[in-house]
Formats: sequence, structure tokens, C-alpha cells
Amino acid sequence: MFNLLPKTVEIVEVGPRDGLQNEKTSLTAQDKIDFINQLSLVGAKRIEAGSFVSPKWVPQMASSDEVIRTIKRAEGTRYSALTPNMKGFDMAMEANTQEVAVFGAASESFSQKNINCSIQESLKRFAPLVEKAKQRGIPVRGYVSCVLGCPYEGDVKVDDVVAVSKALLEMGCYEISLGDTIGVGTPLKTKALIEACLQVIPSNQLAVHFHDTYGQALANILTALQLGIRVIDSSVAGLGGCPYAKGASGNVASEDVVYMLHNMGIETGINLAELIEVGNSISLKLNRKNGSKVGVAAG
Ligand SMILES: CC(C)(COP(=O)([O-])OP(=O)([O-])OC[C@H]1O[C@@H](n2cnc3c(N)ncnc32)[C@H](O)[C@@H]1OP(=O)([O-])[O-])[C@@H](O)C(=O)NCCC(=O)NCCSC(=O)C[C@@](C)(O)CC(=O)[O-]
Repeated sequence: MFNLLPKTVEIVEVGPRDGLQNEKTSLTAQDKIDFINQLSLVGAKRIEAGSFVSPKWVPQMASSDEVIRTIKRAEGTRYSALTPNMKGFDMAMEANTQEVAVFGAASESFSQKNINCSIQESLKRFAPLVEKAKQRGIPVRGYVSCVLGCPYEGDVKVDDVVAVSKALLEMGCYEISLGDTIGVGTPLKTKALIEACLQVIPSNQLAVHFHDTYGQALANILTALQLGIRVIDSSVAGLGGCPYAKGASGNVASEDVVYMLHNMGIETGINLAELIEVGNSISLKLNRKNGSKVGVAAG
């Protein structure tokens, strides 16, 4: 039944960005630096460390510059940041960011609410950014939001997701992360979506990014694994959500994903016991309930 399962999976820890961007308590730059350093120490190999977006739109990410400059970079770990436009990209480069991500959407309304432009305009905005990144040897990840539903439009067509994903790939993004922004996806819909994306994107260039609003994320991740996906985004303690997707809960908790994978014999390079400690401590710092079932169960 599970004959396609891999020996290893890459976890992209998005807690310091997707997690913190939607928390009511804004952390100091030093708190964020400590948090990211702890994630590096537990063995996270890919960490989304910040976001160079307008501080008027997302004040929680305002200190990304200082954070990325100051974190202690572990050997073999990649630290990335979101960059919606050239201004963000230039700021990311000044902070010596190793990898950046552009973020588009498969829904027009979400694109407008999130980055204040249409899908086509966003692609036009990203193209010179990706070109500049290529010239500097900076890898660019491409996010597509609302792949399984939109907070403003409801159902989203699979063809629309495929079209934006293909455009980002052809532009030069090395990996496309499919975002179930409001966590409405279920396994059969996930399967149909990934199968359609695999028609135009090789499995080693696809990642999945599930929010856990309806408790479906692990089932969807298992579905993605069986279809050959090997890169999973998650957020320690299930932090966060998207400020422009009302009602969206946090990402699937990293602890829950790592627990599932390790117990299926799939390696992540992450020390689960230490990750649980990081999840408990950041939850305390943010004065919120730990959103990881594994974190809570392990105490
Ligand atoms: C994209 C913009 C900037 C357009 O915002 P805009 O207002 O259309 O931009 P603008 O070019 O007209 O500039 C307006 C002001 O913003 C400044 N500005 C312009 N660009 C930047 C920048 N990069 N960094 C800092 N400042 C910037 C610019 O300098 C100017 O400053 P002012 O003259 O008013 O003082 C805005 O809409 C924005 O910042 N949006 C960010 C939204 C966001 O961060 N959303 C959350 C991340 S996406 C997400 O969570 C989904 C994901 C990725 O996780 C996957 C999933 O789950 O689906």
C-alpha cells in the first residue's frame, strides 16, 4: 500500500515566518533570532527566517533584516525569506539572505488582498526579481496560495493552480510550494491536484504547504508522499496562519509531521525530542496554546 514511500524527506520549517507573521504577540528581533538558532540546533535544514514585505501590511515581520543578519547560520542549513517585489529582494540581499521566495496565488481575490495586484501583475513583478536572483546565484522558491480553496472565492480550479505553478517554474523558480492556505483540502482533492501538477512539474520540484484548519493536513501529506512529493512545509507548534486569510489556522505542526515520518521509518534529520522543547518554549513566549498534538502529548 505504501510502496512509494521515501527514506528521507526535507522539512521546510516555516514557523519563524508563516508562524510568527500572524501571531498577536510580536516578538523582539532577539527573540526571533533565539528561536531560529534553536531550530538550527535541532537539525532543521531549511528554515524560512523572515519576510521582506511592507511593515504596514505585516508588522510582525518588520525586523526580518536584523534577524537574518544576526542569526547563527548552521553549516548545511538554508535560510530563506519571502520577497514580494524588487524592493523586498534588494532588502533581502542587503541582509545577505541565501534564498528567497516569491508568493503568488491561484485565486484573483486572494492575490489582490494579499499583495495588492492581480495574478498576471504579480507574475510580471516576479519575473525581473527572479532574473536578478539568477544572476546573483540566489535560488528562488515559488509559492502558490489557495491551491485547494480560497477564503474569498471558495473552490479554486485545479487548472488555475497548474497554470500559475507552471508560470513560476518557467520563470526560474527551482521549487513550487503548493499552499492550502485555509486548510480545506482533503486527500482525494489533494491527489487530484498533485497528479495534475505532476503533468507539468517534476516531483522533485514540488513541495506541499498545508494549514491544518480542518485537521486534514497529515492525511494530505501522506497522500502527497505516496505521489512522490519529498518536501514538506511545516511550522513548529503549529504556529501562525495568513493575515489575509481570515479563519486560517496555523500550518501543520512540525512535531506532528516529524513524529509521523520517523515512525514510518522516514528520516528528516530533526531531533524530535528537542523540536518538542522548542515548540513548548515558543508557545510559552507567545502566550498561546501549543498547536502540536505531539508537543502536547509528550508534555
Ligand atoms: C506586496 C506589497 C508590498 C504591495 O503593497 P503596495 O501598497 O501595493 O506597494 P507599493 O509598491 O505601492 O508601496 C507602498 C509602500 O510600501 C513600501 N514597500 C513596498 N514594497 C515593500 C517591501 N517589499 N518591503 C518593505 N516596504 C515595501 C513602499 O516603499 C511604500 O512605502 P511608503 O512610501 O508608503 O512609506 C504589500 O501588499 C505587502 O507587503 N504584502 C505582504 C503580504 C504578506 O506578507 N502576506 C503574507 C505572506 S503570504 C502567505 O502567508 C501565504 C504562504 C506563502 O504562506 C502560502 C500559503 O499558506 O498559502
